[in-house]
Amino acid sequence: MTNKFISIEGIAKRYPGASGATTTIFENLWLSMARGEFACVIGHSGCGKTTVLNILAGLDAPSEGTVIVDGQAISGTSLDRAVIFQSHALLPWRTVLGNVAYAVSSKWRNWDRARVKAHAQTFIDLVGLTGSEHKRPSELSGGMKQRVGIARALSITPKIMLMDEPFSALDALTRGTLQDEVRRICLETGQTAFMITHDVDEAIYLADKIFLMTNGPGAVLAEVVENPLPRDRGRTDLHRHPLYYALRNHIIDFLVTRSKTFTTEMSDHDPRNVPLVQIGKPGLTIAAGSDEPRQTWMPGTNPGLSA
Ligand SMILES: Nc1ncnc2c1ncn2[C@@H]1O[C@H](COP(=O)(O)OP(=O)(O)OP(=O)(O)O)[C@@H](O)[C@H]1O
Repeated sequence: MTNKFISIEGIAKRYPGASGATTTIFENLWLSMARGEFACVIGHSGCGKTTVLNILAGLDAPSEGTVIVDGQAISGTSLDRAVIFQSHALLPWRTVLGNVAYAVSSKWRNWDRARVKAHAQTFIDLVGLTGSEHKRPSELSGGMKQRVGIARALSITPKIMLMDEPFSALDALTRGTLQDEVRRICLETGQTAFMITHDVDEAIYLADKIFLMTNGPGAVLAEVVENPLPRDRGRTDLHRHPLYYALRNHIIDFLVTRSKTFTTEMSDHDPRNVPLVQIGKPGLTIAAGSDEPRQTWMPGTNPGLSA
């Protein structure tokens, strides 16, 4: 039996470069997620995070490889996979209600207006925009616009939420509030979420798993870091967890140093058996081609860090 809900299988992305050369952004990338899991992807600018997300969304096609979702190879976009962008992407001529209702009626084409409206209203309430239904995007703050984007994505009850730095343009207070909401909603609804972020603390707060990518071009998925913090973690006491600093240091160390040197130092890196780092436990690799992690040595890292 497989518990892989999302399975990225050997994808590559290449672009034609100058004078007939080809630029390989990444190749032979394998990655999987279980249903209901929340994963964050971290890596430096240009390593291909958005490209991976766009391929998962069906907005872009890989040069090689396949993406399997719920047992089926994807082809093109689907209302089962909703995307939340950094830049809201709202319809400016529609109200809050109109933007959300448009998505709802795209999914359930035979619903009457009252049913569409009631369904849209549920999600507007969920993201705390009750009372702003009739405002247009130009009348909303950045945080409110982002809430509309979240309500719109959730309203179509997608199987997967794909988020590309959804909070990076927001002030710290709004970002915190929306992180809390997204986390609560994902836990309550059992959403599977794939989020790109540059914010290590955001990843630690939200993710069950953190995918670490090396620098591009020729980026690789270097490690899958399991979050040792309990699922019912609270924002204010994250740092009190005995493994918090070990986890944070591991990610920062990767970003500052190992993301640049990983591919040369790790000549035996197997993209189908990417190391699974369990902070506080011995090293494992997770085989992208199977479901069972394998015990192995973790060169160059300190996954066995204890409290
Ligand atoms: N249409 C294109 N033609 C050529 N190169 C492209 C094209 N689209 C993206 N790239 C290149 O692919 C690489 C990966 O881009 P991508 O946006 O996926 O990176 P990213 O990791 O999400 O970066 P950031 O964190 O800055 O958003 C970049 O070097 C980018 O220049």
